[in-house]
Amino acid sequence: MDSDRLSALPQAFLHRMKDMLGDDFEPFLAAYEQPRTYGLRVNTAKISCEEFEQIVPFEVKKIPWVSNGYFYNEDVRPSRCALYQAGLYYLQEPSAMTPASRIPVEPGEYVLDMCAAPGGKATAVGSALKGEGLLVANDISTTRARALLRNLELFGIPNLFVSNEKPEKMVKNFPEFFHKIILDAPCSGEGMFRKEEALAKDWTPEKSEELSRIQKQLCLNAADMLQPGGQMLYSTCTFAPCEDEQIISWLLRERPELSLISMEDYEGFSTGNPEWGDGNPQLKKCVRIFPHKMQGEGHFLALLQKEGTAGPSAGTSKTSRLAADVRKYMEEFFREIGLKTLDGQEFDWNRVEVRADKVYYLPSVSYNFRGLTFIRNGLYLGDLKKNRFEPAQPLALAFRKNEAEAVISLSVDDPRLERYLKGETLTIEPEEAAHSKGWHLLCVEGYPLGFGKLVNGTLKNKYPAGWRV
Ligand SMILES: C[S@@+](CC[C@H](N)C(=O)[O-])C[C@H]1O[C@@H](n2cnc3c(N)ncnc32)[C@H](O)[C@@H]1O
Repeated sequence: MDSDRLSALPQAFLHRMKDMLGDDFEPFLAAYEQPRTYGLRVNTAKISCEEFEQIVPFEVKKIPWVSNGYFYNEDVRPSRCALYQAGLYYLQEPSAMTPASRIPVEPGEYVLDMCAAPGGKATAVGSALKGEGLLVANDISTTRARALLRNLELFGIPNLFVSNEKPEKMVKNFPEFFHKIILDAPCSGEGMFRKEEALAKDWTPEKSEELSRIQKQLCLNAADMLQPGGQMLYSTCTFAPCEDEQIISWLLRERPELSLISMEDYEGFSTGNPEWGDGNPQLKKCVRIFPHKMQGEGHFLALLQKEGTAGPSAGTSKTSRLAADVRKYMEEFFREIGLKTLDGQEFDWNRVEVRADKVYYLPSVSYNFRGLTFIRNGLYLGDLKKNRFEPAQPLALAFRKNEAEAVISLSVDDPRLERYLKGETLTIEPEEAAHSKGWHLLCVEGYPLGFGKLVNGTLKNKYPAGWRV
């Protein structure tokens, strides 16, 4: 047995787990002998799993309980692969993929991820929206919210509002607004002790109690922002009942219009335990993930539905008229790049908004964000410079395969990709480029990575400094 790992586990935690698990305690401990697993989740808004399997240059194996999840080996560095920089997958511990995979999100819905950074669940539900409806992704930490925005941009999610707010403040702006809400709560992280030993060192039972007070407040906020008929998914990566079943049983008492509903099952899942809550038999519909029962770290999930049926949707957003010269500069650029569609849809000029010479593409939905601190409203398209439009990196990543005509596509093993991602200029043969000069989208296997400008067989690199690897 890995005695280092075991000795890092707090005694009070082990005693409580022994009480909880009984005969299962020994197999649970034995799981600490096993190495952790590594996973990636395919961005199905950009690429199908079948095509991903054909082009991925390292070994992957399907995760049996997440339709677009794959295991990869510890010695692979998937973040160094250009497919990652094209936003084709997100690196995520396999169990952590489960919550977003168990809340059904349809294109056009309004979805909130309340504690979203760095984006493990928000990228998944944002991708499921397929550019329609609205994703509000929030995190209370400013630095973490910035990392969240970066991941959502990498995934090419255009219909987003990224805020940096206390959820209790958001309730006033979004009363009973969302069809789906993810509340992946801050928790004591007991389920991650195998993955991150530092978490075990900081653990105390008192912290769990304190977190449970925060979790209850967050649950009430989520319930009050949920539409009648809407669904919310509560998840933690801890085993502590006071952060899991006890939160849900408390919420069911506080908000009787909510009830637990079943999730798509998997043979490795365990049910929630009513005795760890208030005895409510509904708690069996919760899911627990234990590392000795399946190949992942510890998690808890509860899917709840609010009674009633949804009202009419909020309607479409109205923007101010776009200045004629701005439209002209943008059209010039779109003509040069050969824009066909953006994220699967016709480009809609009514959604373009200019703020301080920055151009954004707003979600098509209207919503009230007055008074909220936010770091992004819509897709950042580019900047207005003197008499021209300069495209931004998130625009490049919002293009799907074949949506622009002026492309240079290199194969995943082409060494020029690494040089492009470092900001270097590239030599391009005439037959590799769509046009002899001008703006091009540089792609890996057809999937956009970023912009460049072709001049006499040299691609001037427009991959922004802040994105380089
Ligand atoms: C478990 S992590 C979220 C992980 C994220 N859902 C993912 O899958 O990548 C919890 C997050 O909650 C944020 N947080 C903590 N307290 C919060 C609060 N009161 N309101 C909103 N976010 C909060 C933390 O900054 C942290 O990013």
